[in-house]
Amino acid sequence: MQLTPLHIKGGRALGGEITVQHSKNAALPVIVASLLSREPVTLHGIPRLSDVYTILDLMAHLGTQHKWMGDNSLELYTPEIINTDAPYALVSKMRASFIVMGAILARSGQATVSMPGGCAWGPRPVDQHVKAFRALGVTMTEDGGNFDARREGSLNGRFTFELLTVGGTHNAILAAALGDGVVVLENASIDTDVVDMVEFLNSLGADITGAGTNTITVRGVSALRGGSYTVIPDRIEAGTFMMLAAASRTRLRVRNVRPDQLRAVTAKLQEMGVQITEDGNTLVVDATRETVGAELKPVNVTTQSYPGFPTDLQPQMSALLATVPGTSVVQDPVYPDRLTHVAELHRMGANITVSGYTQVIQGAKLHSAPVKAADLRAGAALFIAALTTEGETIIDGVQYLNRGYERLAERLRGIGASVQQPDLALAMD
Ligand SMILES: CC(=O)N[C@H]1[C@@H](OP(=O)(O)OP(=O)(O)OC[C@H]2O[C@@H](n3ccc(=O)[nH]c3=O)[C@H](O)[C@@H]2O)O[C@H](CO)[C@@H](O)[C@@H]1O
Ligand SMILES: C=C(OP(=O)(O)O)C(=O)O
Repeated sequence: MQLTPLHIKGGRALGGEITVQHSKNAALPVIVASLLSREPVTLHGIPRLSDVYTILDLMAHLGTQHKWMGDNSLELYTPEIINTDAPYALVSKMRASFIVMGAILARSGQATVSMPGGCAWGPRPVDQHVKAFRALGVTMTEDGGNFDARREGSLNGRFTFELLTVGGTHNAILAAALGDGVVVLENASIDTDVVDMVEFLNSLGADITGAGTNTITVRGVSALRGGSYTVIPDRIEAGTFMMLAAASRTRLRVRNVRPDQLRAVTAKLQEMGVQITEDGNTLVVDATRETVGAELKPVNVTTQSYPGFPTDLQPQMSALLATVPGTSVVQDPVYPDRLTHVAELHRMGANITVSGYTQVIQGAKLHSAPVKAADLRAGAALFIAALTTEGETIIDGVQYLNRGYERLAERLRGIGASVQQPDLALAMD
């Protein structure tokens, strides 16, 4: 969908409080995991995002009926899987949808899912998902851009991931959760989004232990019951707003956060001189000149899987550091090509030199310019940068922001920003 660009007038004093949505990247696997139950499931804390609508379209094809119960609660009911395929038109919109393979396989014994392909910043391989399935007894074939997965009986055995993969861990857990086998996953992701999906599945009667450690054991059960579950707050959105506070040298109360899930981000901002205090599930982020002094300090940042500094906050951190005097170095080995924000930040006066996955950033005063987001977090980097400038920045590519930030324009206006974009109200259903 082509949306009208976002118009941001920077330079206004921001402040006050902003409430973080619940997590996109935890909600999507929890929604998919509901496929494992034949009974109704009610989920709370589901952000109204285009990615959520995309996964619901895909699940409607598979046989899920859904009903919104108020703004952020969703009832899902999949009495039968009516199709066992996930076609390209739906999977290509969102790579995260590849994890439906595990869920369809668990319920139906066979699944055909289109290969997810690349994205704006480069390849997003699924070789570990495929290796895990094969090691656990699934027959995998590849034909015409599709993967076909078939199992005789239940998944069984042990698989050691060659690298930490969030989606690969989700997929293998989903595939093994029903039946009478026992699956042990080693070098599994300890990401918050894996833990959230496992807690949800266990609340429906699954038998999964070790989530949050590198060894996860999944004992199949014959069926899952219905139930209700609330998804965790969005740590990536929280981090985005923390970086916005720092870049605009303001004080923000960022509400609905899990401070324990943001330690790497908090530590890096504190190293820059930002004062961060915890108040229950609120973080008070103070980067005002009275508190911090004239300038923030440059830092070096390297992304890692959780609990390290997240790749999903790398573009936003780069935008922040582009405003901080001195030399900072940002490296993203998790997604070495995740650099679509750089050329756009150059248009706003940023001084960033790229070599491989390393950005060397010399702080500068940014100015407004017409820019274009080519992916979600690049869009976030651009709105952070725009809010630090004096003029009006027009950001195109708003459909990417709609993937990850609910009612963004309205919430930014709530902290004093001048943001115009009717399409970001997301009046979808
Ligand atoms: C919807 C969702 O939750 N997306 C998040 C999820 O994506 P996603 O689950 O796709 O990311 P992974 O954790 O799988 O990827 C981590 C690394 O492993 C590599 N890899 C992954 C799978 C595989 O089979 N082979 C392989 O080589 C990837 O290229 C990447 O370098 O985690 C990423 C890393 O935290 C985040 O940036 C995404 O926002
Ligand atoms: C990259 C992201 O999502 P996805 O994995 O769905 O592309 C993200 O949330 O920043």
